[in-house]
Amino acid sequence: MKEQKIVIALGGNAIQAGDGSAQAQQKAIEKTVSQLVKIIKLGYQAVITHGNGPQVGNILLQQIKAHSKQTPAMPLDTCGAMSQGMIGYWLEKQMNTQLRKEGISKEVAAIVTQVEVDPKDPAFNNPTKPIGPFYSEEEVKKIMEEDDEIIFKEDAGRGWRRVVVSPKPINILEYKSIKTLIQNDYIVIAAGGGGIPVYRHNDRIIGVEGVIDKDFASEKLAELIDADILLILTEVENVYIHFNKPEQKALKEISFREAEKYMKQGQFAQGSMLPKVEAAVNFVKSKPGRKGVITSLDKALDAILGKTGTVIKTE
Ligand SMILES: Nc1ncnc2c1ncn2[C@@H]1O[C@H](COP(=O)(O)OP(=O)(O)O)[C@@H](O)[C@H]1O
Ligand SMILES: NC(=O)OP(=O)(O)O
Repeated sequence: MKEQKIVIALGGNAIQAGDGSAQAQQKAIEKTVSQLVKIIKLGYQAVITHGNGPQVGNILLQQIKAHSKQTPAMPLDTCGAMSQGMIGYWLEKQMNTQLRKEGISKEVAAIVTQVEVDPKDPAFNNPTKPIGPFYSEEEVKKIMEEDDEIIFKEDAGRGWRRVVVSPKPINILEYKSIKTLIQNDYIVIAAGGGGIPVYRHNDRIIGVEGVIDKDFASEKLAELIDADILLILTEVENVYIHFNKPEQKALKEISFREAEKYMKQGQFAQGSMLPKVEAAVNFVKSKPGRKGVITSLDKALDAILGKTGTVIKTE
């Protein structure tokens, strides 16, 4: 039987941990990779994508703080590329170690990925994507007094974070290279941090100072490489309706139409669960037989085996 292709999108808790040091994040990645290897052992061809919100925000801050004539600050698109390189390196290192331990001889490659956006996307007028650390309201006021171009928003009761524009992905420039690597049995790490946003102007490709939502970019990539499954790993085992209310109910196996009905009812929070469900629905709608699965990192294998998680299907 032909190997099934799976795009696995890693959420914040798969990488960001503890004090955010390289050591703490790599420890989290070690655990994450042990879950990924279990799926690869089942015989899936895996493409790994990941978020970068905390990391790209921190890299940007480091640029601003260290800015001088000798050490000029890099813009956000370049910070996005740095975050892809950093997380891609950590994932490659762990993958290589753990695959060898399991006697799997597959090669791993992380691809610096540019994702095309529409320069007329209305998202350019409204920054929504939270990046970097959390601040108190007082800290935010102080920062804004010094630089009124930086925008902050309150993030789901957890504190204030800088927000940047987040246009929708329309194409992935490296998807043919990614396909070629998959055909040659590579495990590919791509579209990290939603990919580096770029747009075309005449014959040029121009970087955009924004951060694409990794769930939408993962969906676009899954479509372009003709994947069978889009697996979105986050903190919760299931998607719920009436989330955090006494009548909360876990969604198990549902059709994309049912998911769309709940989306319309406003059951999923914007900026957290809604993009995941939307990405899964769009993937399932793009071709009959495709499956979108949303679950927690530690339940990834069980969800693939049909034992848990929220599975969105055609019917
Ligand atoms: N209806 C819902 N069902 C499940 N989780 C929800 C729902 N609405 C909001 N959430 C929240 O969304 C979070 C996942 O989003 P987020 O933390 O942004 O994802 P990521 O893992 O990509 O960083 C969950 O941990 C949960 O707290
Ligand atoms: N780029 C992106 O969506 O990152 P997070 O998942 O970390 O927010």
